[in-house]
Amino acid sequence: MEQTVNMLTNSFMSIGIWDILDIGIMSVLIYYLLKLTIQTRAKQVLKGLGILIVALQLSDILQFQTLSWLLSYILNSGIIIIVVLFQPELRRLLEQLGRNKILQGARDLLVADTEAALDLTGVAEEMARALQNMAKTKTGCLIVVERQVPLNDIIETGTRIDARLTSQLLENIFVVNTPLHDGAVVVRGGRIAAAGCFLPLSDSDALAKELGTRHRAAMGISENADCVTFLVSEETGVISMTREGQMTRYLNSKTLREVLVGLFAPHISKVSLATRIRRARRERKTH
Ligand SMILES: Nc1ncnc2c1ncn2[C@@H]1O[C@H](COP(=O)(O)OP(=O)(O)OP(=O)(O)O)[C@@H](O)[C@H]1O
Repeated sequence: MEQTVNMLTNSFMSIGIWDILDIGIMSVLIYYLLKLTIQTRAKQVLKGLGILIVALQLSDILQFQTLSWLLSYILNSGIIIIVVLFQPELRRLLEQLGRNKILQGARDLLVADTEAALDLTGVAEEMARALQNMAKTKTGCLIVVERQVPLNDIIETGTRIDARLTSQLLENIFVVNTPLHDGAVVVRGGRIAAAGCFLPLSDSDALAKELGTRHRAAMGISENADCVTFLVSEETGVISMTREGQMTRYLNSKTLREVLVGLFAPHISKVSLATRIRRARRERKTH
């Protein structure tokens, strides 16, 4: 036991910078090889090779000599088989290497990530704009932003939309006397998933008496899931938000924007969503 521990410690101690580089380069190569195989028919070939290796091990254990000889013969010529079978993929890989496409691929990934973050910040801005515009015109609205807990059962009570979230579309949905204005909009992954959805009503005593069913519905869903819900009161134009069974009212434009950016693009927001909501609550108390 002690010997094994010593051996392992010695092995780790002898790892140098070149070994780390070597492992790094191999990992990148394997990653791209796997990526390439996933996109192509080579996936099946790899599976086949895997089965052959397992079969060889089994036939060795069971001492099937002829089968073992045949399988090891096939596998020993493995590199030639791989070159022949993967020829188109290998050619593509070498072409990409030649054109520096691999490095470009990594850059594209980074750019795509940044674009996605900017896109979600855009969603936050659009939603903030819509809520402020509806507050100005005292257009009642109710918007639920789904988080970890899926809201499929809520979405099913309404009309599926699955559209890019823009302030115009949101404002349009809540125009009085239009078919979808009654009920709630559900936002999933920065898109409008559905409108006209029915939310469970809260029976909490904590809600102010003057608040009606729109506010009760916003509270109800926040007691049942981890979503964040925003609403504008048709009577007062006040923007409120519910989360985890708590309501925060009188959100001003700055706080609203901050909360929404924290909600949609938390990785580019320096302050956590919880902190933003706490700030909003403090502001509300001093209101
Ligand atoms: N369970 C529910 N699920 C989704 N939306 C609901 C639900 N109950 C009511 N609403 C929405 O709330 C609207 C009625 O709001 P009501 O005036 O009763 O509430 P309120 O809290 O006083 O809001 P407001 O301040 O806007 O008047 C309905 O027309 C409907 O759009």
